Amino acid sequence: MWPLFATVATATYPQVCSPNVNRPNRSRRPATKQVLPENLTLSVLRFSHDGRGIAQHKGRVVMLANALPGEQVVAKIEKANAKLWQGRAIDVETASEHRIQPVCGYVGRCGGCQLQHMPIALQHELKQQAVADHFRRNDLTLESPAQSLDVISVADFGYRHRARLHVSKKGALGFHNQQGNEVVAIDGCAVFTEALSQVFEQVRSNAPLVGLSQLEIAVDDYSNIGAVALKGQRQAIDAFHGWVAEQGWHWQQALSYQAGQTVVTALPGEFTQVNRLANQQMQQRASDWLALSDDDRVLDLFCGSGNLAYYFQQKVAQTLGLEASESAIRQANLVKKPDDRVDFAVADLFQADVSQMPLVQNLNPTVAVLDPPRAGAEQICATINQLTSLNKILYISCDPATLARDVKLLHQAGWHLRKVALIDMFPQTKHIETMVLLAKTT
Ligand SMILES: C[S@@+](CC[C@H](N)C(=O)[O-])C[C@H]1O[C@@H](n2cnc3c(N)ncnc32)[C@H](O)[C@@H]1O
Repeated sequence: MWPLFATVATATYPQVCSPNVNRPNRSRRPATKQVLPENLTLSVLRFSHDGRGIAQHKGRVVMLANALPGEQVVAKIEKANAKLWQGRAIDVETASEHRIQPVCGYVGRCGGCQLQHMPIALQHELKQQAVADHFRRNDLTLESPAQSLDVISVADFGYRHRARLHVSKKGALGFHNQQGNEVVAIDGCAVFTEALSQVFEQVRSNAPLVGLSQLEIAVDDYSNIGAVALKGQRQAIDAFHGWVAEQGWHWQQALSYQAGQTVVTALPGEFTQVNRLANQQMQQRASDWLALSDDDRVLDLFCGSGNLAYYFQQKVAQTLGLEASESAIRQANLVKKPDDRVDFAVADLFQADVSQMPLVQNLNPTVAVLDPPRAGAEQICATINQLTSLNKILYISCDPATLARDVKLLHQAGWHLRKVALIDMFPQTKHIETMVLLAKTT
């Protein structure tokens, strides 16, 4: 058994992909230079939910990257307030038996991977326990031990087909550092697929990058290459896209991805599941759990460009996908064939009362699929019982804290938690993807 988690609620999850997150007001006080403590030797007591080690120093909680429970480390403190210090282990005096050598030489500087110093089995256990802990805090339990939290895992490295990268002022390509305030130039990344690594190398070595600050590269399921500049000076963006077009790559044309028997499309820079193999496993497991029949009518909320809606539509009577991105809905509609039993519409699901939408009322869904951004789907869960024919809910989440909050709401509304799985969509990183199945109490 691995060391237990902290019971202090210190870990928070950034809510970056929601357009609707309430951000705290930034203080207008002038910045005072923070005086940070000297390096300290500390004993690491347990894990936080994001895989950092937790130590104590004179009554303060100290959260440390690159530190495992049971270790004695030299800690550099990088952020400090009265109750909480945060930093990293810069030297390990007594190593845990579980510590491994990271594969990548940028670990510690690059902000991409936080967990490379631990084996994948420990990463899974850490994430399982984080989910279980959020559920426990919300008084949620599975109904039988057989419904334990299993792990859908595919490849530990080389899994990412799409990456959003930063560009330094001098035109070096890389990821942000752990603090998010500097670009760490890299010459490769261990979590990229082979094909994405080749694209990365070509962009890094040959593309005009000075004047850009952010770009995205991707390789789709049919080996088409996408590259799009997301932020930077106008001239630099145009020059980059000119170069991309010369390579015969896509920046305005859509990329193609398999979703069951349909090829769905997404423009470069738009949301697609980054781990294609894990996505396939997720689609398959979701379909097995839902045991869909041709009596079912599926409401796919936060549907993107149809990754799940198209996967399910052939098994059921009708599917409706709702999503805020007009562009994603345009792409979803573009690939629709005359005999497809699926419709799509644009909807801001943080604002709309789904149950009052005529399209939803006409569908009269029996199954709801929710795959929201990190902010979760609180309002939908609070009103979902107005969809009176619903009997199953599949909820896919990238934040176990909002998932547990929403499942608690559903539980209070008479829904029972039937299955939970961790989908290891982002190995080596702190990110946690979870899928749950709920059924209505009869
Ligand atoms: C985790 S992705 C899931 C996409 C899709 N289910 C898939 O598998 O590709 C979350 C989706 O929620 C969408 N989204 C974000 N905020 C939204 C909102 N307020 N209303 C509706 N959709 C939203 C995003 O555009 C994104 O496509």
